Amino acid sequence: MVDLDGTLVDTLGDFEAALAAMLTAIGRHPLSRAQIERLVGKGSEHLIRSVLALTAPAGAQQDPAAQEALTEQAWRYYQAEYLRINGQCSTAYSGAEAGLKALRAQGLRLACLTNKPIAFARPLLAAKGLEGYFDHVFGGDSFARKKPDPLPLIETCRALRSAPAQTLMVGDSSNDAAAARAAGCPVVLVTYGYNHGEPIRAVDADGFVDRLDALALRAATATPTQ
Ligand SMILES: O=C(O)COP(=O)(O)O
Ligand SMILES: [Mg+2]
Repeated sequence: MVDLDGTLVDTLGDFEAALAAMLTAIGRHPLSRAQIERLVGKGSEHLIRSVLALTAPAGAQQDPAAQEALTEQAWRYYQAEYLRINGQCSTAYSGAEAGLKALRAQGLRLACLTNKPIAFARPLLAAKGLEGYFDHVFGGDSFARKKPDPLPLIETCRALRSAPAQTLMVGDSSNDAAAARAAGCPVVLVTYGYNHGEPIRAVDADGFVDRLDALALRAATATPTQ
């Protein structure tokens, strides 16, 4: 199971562009990439709510109904813009496609499991030429709950016909690692992604790789344990 944002594709540029368009449309200032990086990985609803809270005018008090209406409006602007620019300001990480290719060549079944809405995830994978490596693609709205809940991983294992203890999660954040631990899956983290502004090597994981093709190499040379 391979995460998408921060693991396969560096999508910060897409987030930055779509959020800037949305914020401008509602009369607020855009955020920097560094600010956005801390907020990515917990799905679009979390992102929009966090961005609205961060950019709220100082001292502004809004009643809950007005706040919900603004969130709804912001989501519509953001969704339209994200779908329009999806993939244009993002790049697959070096070693990502080679890693997927090598894992497939080893006969492994692969699923992409992201918190990104499925309507954003599929076109992005297609635009980067990565869709064909996956038996399944699941988004943050494919199941009732998102990572760090274990449910999406358990359901993905079921789709892959693979026991959780035999199914590796590859991600870039504590969100992925917590979901994997809770689901009983081993987890390897890439060191180059987004981890909510925290150092990645401090996260409880079974291993770390600097490139996805390094993971494939390790899988190929690993000796079975008793
Ligand atoms: O939060 C998102 O939109 C995507 O996050 P993920 O691909 O790292 O799960
Ligand atoms: Mg990620």
